[in-house]
Amino acid sequence: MMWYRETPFVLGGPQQAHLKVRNLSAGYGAFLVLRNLHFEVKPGLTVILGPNGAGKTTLLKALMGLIPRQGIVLLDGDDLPEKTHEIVKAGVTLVAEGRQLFPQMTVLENLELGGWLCDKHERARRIEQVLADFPKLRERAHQLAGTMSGGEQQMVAVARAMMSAPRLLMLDEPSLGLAPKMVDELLAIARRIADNGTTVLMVEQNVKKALAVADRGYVLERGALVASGPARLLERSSVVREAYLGADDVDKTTAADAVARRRKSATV
Ligand SMILES: Nc1ncnc2c1ncn2[C@@H]1O[C@H](COP(=O)(O)OP(=O)(O)OP(=O)(O)O)[C@@H](O)[C@H]1O
Repeated sequence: MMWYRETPFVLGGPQQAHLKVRNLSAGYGAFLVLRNLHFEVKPGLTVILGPNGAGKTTLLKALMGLIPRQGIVLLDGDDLPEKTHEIVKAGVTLVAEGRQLFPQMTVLENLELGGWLCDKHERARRIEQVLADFPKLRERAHQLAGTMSGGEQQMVAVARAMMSAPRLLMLDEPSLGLAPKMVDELLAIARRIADNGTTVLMVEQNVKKALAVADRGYVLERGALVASGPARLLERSSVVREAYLGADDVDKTTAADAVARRRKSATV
């Protein structure tokens, strides 16, 4: 059985979010990580690539209101609120790195928490929809989340995020630490979610696989965007080819490998 049902799913909606970002700066206290970023997240699937420490997680945290930000962020033309719960209400949800499930709670209980903003009836309706969209989770509904495999937990984390019926879903390295088959399933799910009407912004280290499912991409290095464009063109661009896709086995190439290689070649 697939993790995600074949027929179109119900959550998400026809109203796809469009995010416009101008002069975004963010960091930790006096340590500025992101400096004056300009980018756009259009309906579909956008991926942000970049090496460890480039600021990818910081970028998602800033958009989610988890750290202060400066600059202009417009969601469908309106200012994105600054407080996290208002950002969720505006239709934006983040699946953080490390999934952050409640391990001592069941799958069902974790899903219920994803619907904290809606009333009991709406929550029950969304649970039904999510379980229809992720049929394998129905079988696991009463399993403690902490007893599931990493890949299964990531599915729960994505399903829980869908409980808020987001218009913009942000995923922070969803494939981290997963077996190749599970990586393929997860990226296919991200693609399906985008196809079904929820805009997706995804940070990924798995460059080749991420570009294969994405519509557009950006490359972030040391807090600055150094390349952008349609995924197909980005894959062929010299920045990405030289930095990220130069290894013998490109499927295994991660941004970390790429930077190590880049540094090595820079010192030769
Ligand atoms: N809570 C924090 N306090 C201070 N500095 C931080 C904090 N979190 C991250 N940083 C720093 O901000 C920079 C960017 O980190 P960030 O986690 O955004 O990078 P990343 O591109 O997501 O990398 P990774 O792929 O390793 O997750 C790094 O130099 C990191 O050390």
